Amino acid sequence: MPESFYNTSLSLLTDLYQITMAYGYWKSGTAGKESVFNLYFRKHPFQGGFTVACGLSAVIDYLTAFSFADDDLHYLRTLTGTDGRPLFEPGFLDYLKNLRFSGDIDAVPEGTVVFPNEPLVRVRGPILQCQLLETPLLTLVNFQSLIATKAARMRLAAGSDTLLEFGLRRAQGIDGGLTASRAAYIGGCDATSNVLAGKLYGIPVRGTHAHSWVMSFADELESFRVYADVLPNNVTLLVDTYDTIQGVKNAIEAGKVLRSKGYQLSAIRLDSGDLAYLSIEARRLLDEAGFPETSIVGSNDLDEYLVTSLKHQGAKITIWGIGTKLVTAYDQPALGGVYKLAAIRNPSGAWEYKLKLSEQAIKISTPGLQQVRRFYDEHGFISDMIYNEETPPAGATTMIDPYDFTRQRHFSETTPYVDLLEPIFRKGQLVAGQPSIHAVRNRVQHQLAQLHPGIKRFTNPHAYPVGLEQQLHQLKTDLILQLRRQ
Ligand SMILES: Nc1ncnc2c1ncn2[C@@H]1O[C@H](COP(=O)(O)OP(=O)(O)OP(=O)(O)O)[C@@H](O)[C@H]1O
Ligand SMILES: O=P(O)(O)OC[C@H]1O[C@H](OP(=O)(O)OP(=O)(O)O)[C@H](O)[C@@H]1O
Ligand SMILES: O=C(O)c1cccnc1
Repeated sequence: MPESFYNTSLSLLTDLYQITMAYGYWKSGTAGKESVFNLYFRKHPFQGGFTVACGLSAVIDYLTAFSFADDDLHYLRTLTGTDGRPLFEPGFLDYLKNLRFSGDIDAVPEGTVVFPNEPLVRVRGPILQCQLLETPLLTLVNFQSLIATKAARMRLAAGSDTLLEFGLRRAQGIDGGLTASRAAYIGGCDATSNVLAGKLYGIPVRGTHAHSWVMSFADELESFRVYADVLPNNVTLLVDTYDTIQGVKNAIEAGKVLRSKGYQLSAIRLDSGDLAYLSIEARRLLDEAGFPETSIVGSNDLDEYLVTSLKHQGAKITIWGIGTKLVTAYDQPALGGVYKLAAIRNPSGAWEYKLKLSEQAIKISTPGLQQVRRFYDEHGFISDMIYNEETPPAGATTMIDPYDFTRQRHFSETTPYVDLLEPIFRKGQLVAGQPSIHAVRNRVQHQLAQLHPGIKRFTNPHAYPVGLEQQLHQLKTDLILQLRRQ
C-alpha cells in the first residue's frame, strides 16, 4: 500500500532563498562543508503540555526521491535576477542535476511525545544539501505534528469512545486534507470519512449520510427506510433534519423494519441543537423501544473542549464526528517549528559550534550535535535532557534548565533512559525500517500513558522538564558570552 504522495521529485518544494543560498555555497566553494541542523519547535500548540511528532514518513519519502528533474532545472534556468539576467550559472544547474541526498538523518520516531527545544529531526551533511532541506522538512513535520497533537487531545477528551475525522471539506486543500487525515488517525482518531486517505494510508473509512438524503424524499421516515434497505449493514441515520425527537422515533421505526430482515440499526446521528439534552432523550427513546445497542453519533463544530463539556453534562454520545476544528487546528493553525544551524566542521576537522542570538532567551538556538535522553521510571517519563553527542554524559549526570540555571536535576548512572533520535539515513541511504501507520498510532497512546495527567490537562498544564546536559549548557553559555562580547 503506498503510504505517501511524496515519492516523486519535489526538490523545488522549497523557498527560493534556499536555492540562492545553495548557489552561494556552490559558487564560493563551500557546498561540501559538513554541517548539522536541528528541527525543533519552541512552544506547544493549543497552550498544551505535549506535542506528538508526526511527518517523518513523508520526510523519508521526500529524501528518497530527492533529485532535480530535467523540467525542474529547465524552470530554474528561466529565473532571472533584478536586472533581468539569469539568476544561476549553467554549471550550478549541472551540479544540481547530479545532486542526491548524501547525508545523515536522525529523527524521533513518529508518534513520540516531544517537548519544546528538542530536535525532532537532525540533519548532517554537506551544507548545501542541509540548507535546501529546511523548508520541505518544516512543511512536512510542522503540519502533521500539529494535527496529530490536536487529534491526541480529542482522544484524551473522548476517552474510549469512537472518534471519526470528518474534516476534508474544510481542510486546507488536497494535501492539507490528506495529511490531516493521516495525522488525525495517528493522533488517535479511529477512522476518517476521507476515502482517498483510506486508500493511500490504509486508514479505516466510515461515514453516515447528509441532510440532503433526507431532504430528497417526501418525508423523513421514507428516507430512512430506503437508506436502511439499500445499505442494511451500514445504517447510521441522521435524525435532526426537521425535528430531532420525531427523527429519533422515525429511526426507531426504520430500525424495526431492519431488524425484521436480520440487520441492526447501528447508530443515529445528532448534528444540531443541544447535544447533551437531545442525546439523553434519544438514548431514552432508543432504550425504551428495545434498541440499547444502537449508538449515538454527535457532530457539529466539536472540539476537545466541547467533547469534555458534553461528557460532563452526561451526553449519551459514544461516537464523535469531528471535522473543521480538527483538520484546520482551528484555535492554532500552525506549529512554529524551526530549523537551525548548530555546527559546521572547520578545515582542521573540528566542529565549530553555531548559535543564533536573540534578545528573547527562548529564541536563542542551541549548538551541538544534539540528542535527547529521556529518563523514566516505573510511573512513566521523568525528564528529557538534550546533550551533544560529541560530549556524551558519562555516568551520573546533571541537567540544567536553560532559562534558569539554578534549576537543576541530577540523574544517577542507573536511572533508565532511552535516546530519542534514531538513525534514519546514513550517507544518503535509508537505514531505518518504517513502522505501519497502525503501529505509529499505537505508539502515541503508549507514549501518552507515560505522561503525568497534569501534563495532559487542557488548562494550565504542568510543564514537563526539559533541560540541557551540563557540558552542553556550558558550551551554549560560553558561545553566548563570546558572541555578545563581539
Ligand atoms: N449541551 C451543549 N453544551 C455546549 N455546547 C453545545 C451543546 N450542544 C451543542 N453544543 C455546541 O454548540 C454550538 C452551537 O452550534 P450551532 O449554533 O451551530 O447550533 P445549532 O443551531 O444547533 O446547529 P445548526 O446551525 O447546525 O443547525 C456547536 O458547536 C455545538 O456543538
Ligand atoms: O462540524 P464539523 O466538526 O466540521 O464536522 C463536519 C460537519 O460537516 C457536515 O455538515 P456541514 O458542516 O457541511 O453542514 P452543516 O453545518 O449545515 O451541518 C456534518 O454534518 C458535520 O456537521
Ligand atoms: O459521514 C458523515 O457523517 C460525514 C462526513 C463528512 C462530514 N460530515 C459528516
